[in-house]
Amino acid sequence: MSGHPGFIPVNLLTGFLGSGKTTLLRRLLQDPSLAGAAVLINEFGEVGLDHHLIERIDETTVLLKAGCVCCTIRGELSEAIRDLHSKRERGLVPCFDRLVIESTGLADPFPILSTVRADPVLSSHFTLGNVVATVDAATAARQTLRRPEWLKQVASADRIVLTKTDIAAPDAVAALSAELLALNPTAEAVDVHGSSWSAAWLMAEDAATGDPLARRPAEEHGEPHGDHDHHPRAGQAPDQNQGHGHHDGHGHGHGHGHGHGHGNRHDPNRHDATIHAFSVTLDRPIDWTGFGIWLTMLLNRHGAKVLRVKGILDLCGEERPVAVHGVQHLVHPPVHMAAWPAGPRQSRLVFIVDGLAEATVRASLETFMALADDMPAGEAAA
Ligand SMILES: Nc1nc2c(ncn2[C@@H]2O[C@H](COP(=O)(O)OP(=O)(O)OP(=O)(O)O)[C@@H](O)[C@H]2O)c(=O)[nH]1
Repeated sequence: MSGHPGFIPVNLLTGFLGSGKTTLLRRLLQDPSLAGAAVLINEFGEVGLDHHLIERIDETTVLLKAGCVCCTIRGELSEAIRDLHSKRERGLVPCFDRLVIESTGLADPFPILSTVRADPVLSSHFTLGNVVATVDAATAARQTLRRPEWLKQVASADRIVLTKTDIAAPDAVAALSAELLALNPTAEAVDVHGSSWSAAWLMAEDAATGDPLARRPAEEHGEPHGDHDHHPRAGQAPDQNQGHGHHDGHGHGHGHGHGHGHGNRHDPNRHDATIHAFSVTLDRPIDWTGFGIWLTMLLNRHGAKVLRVKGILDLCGEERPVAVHGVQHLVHPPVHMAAWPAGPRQSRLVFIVDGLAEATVRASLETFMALADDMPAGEAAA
């Protein structure tokens, strides 16, 4: 393992909603180079699903409570990392040698990085490792769907992983690659479906790309400067560390449309005035064909407003749960999961919407469910 001796490297896995962070993480965690990694997952929705979707549940996989780690729950981020570390010291969890944080797809990576850097306890034990950003080639190629959070995620990255190149047009992938290079010339971009990268290269072999905090766009430097008591980046001698630490202070100027601030502390899912998350649970098995058509119609009609849908479904005639994902206008093929997670066997769906009323989605789903109830199995879609 590379890294500054005595410090545990922290890798931030960032990337916009639905860009393939959890899919990549699941694959990375199967690699021997990351066998000793602890994982901290933060989700925007009130019901976390990613920790089920990576299908690796143990005491070093921690789900942060609902809310976005870059704004409403930064204190919880420090607390969760401190807690993991304290358990590690006391032998209550395996002696992990790396921490991977998967942030929400809406998170600004810079406050997360500065939290790890500036928190006095964390900075005595942890050091920043590579920041890895997933970029969805099928969606990001559509300029109109870009959001400011996306830009910051790309800017913060040491390594960029282009996902969904298998379903994106090759010329769009080439154009996107060129654009990413222009946006962040120090990061190396790889195709997730290519063979030019490895898990170790992505996370454990430190990129010589300098301090990710120094890549924060100039207008974002709204936080008070820290005490400049910089800690080294993994694999970097202390005197190489040129970046500016920032206190985990308030009044930071994100400038990316966050409506957050002190007044939003009680609304953990708030990120932007128009963006919110909600979840739906369904207690009886559902018909896939009908549900698939309902979801496709919802995304056709409101795709630009439905930033993300993900869920675990209890389908008629299926023993195992099925994971379903929608990303803006795209519905991905459903995938069988290995087993039901702990808790009641029921379908759980999380929606992250922008400017779309929760009541609209709920009413539409209820109508579909009522129709499905009136029809023999398999005909709900007719
Ligand atoms: N075809 C294709 N689908 C992919 C690829 N990577 C991810 N997906 C699919 O994209 C959907 C979303 O993937 P996730 O890994 O859940 O994305 P995420 O970034 O973790 O999503 P959030 O946590 O909501 O931000 C799933 O249906 C994945 O199977 C890829 O390279 N190719």
